[in-house]
Amino acid sequence: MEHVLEADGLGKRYAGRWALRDCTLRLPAGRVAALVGPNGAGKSTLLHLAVGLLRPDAGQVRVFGEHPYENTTTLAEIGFVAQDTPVYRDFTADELVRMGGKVNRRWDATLARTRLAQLGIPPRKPVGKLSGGQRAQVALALALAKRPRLLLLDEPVASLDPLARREFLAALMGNVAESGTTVLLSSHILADLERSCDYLLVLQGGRVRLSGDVDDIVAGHRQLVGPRHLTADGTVIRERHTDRQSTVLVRTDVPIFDPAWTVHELTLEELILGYLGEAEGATNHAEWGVPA
Ligand SMILES: Nc1ncnc2c1ncn2[C@@H]1O[C@H](COP(=O)(O)OP(=O)(O)OP(=O)(O)O)[C@@H](O)[C@H]1O
Repeated sequence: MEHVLEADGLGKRYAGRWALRDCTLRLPAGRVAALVGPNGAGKSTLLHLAVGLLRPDAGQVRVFGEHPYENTTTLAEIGFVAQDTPVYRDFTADELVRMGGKVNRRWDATLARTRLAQLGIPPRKPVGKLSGGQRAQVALALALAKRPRLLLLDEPVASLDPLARREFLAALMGNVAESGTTVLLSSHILADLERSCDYLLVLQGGRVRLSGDVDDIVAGHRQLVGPRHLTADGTVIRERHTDRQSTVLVRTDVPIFDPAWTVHELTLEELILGYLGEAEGATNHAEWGVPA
């Protein structure tokens, strides 16, 4: 299987603190992968390492088999939309489309223009004067026009209204199905991901918590509800107890036969929340000078 993005023991530190740590993962070609995790989990850091804007402090990352840091050959194959969609604010969308043609080999100006026209984006208004959502749409259109083999999107839908979000993801899926581009997309909007992504990477506290094919992950987890203190088969991810009852999220490859458990399938959203709810968030009472 061809892997577009590979990381082995990848780590990045800021001012002595690990933002990403021991990160080992493989992203297969042609997948639309969701990158999920709480605020500060290391998602943007991973994306910046993959696009070559940051140099690893530990381990390595490879994109199309190459080290991406300051590597213009790799960069030519990657479309990247950063979290704050920093398109040049004084230029109009039309100027940005024309500029893109001068610096990109496979530039598809027609694709960008058609998409921006469909969305009613004004061609001759400086993009700094567009709404945040419109700017995000311009940034995506420019990233797609590059015809990248890997598209990295850092919270692309955060500033979009619900309809625009659905349209954005549908357009992305359509484009990807046609072009075979591999996508890694970070988002906090979990309900969207189930519809649009077939691969999942969950980061927590700078480490990979879960990764793999969405269907396999969903099929490999169950929520069990039963009498308190009953032992569940499989790896327990999260458990909650009342006086009489236990609710347990388990990872298991085998069916649960014990009739004492009521077995529920989980949506991807429930499953991710189960993982992320399992660990307490990092606290820093000492730094704030307040008691824990
Ligand atoms: N330039 C920087 N200098 C110092 N620390 C940083 C810098 N960028 C990120 N960090 C820290 O690294 C950690 C990971 O940040 P990162 O932006 O990668 O997380 P994230 O998962 O993208 O978060 P969010 O969902 O809030 O965008 C955080 O603790 C953050 O404070």
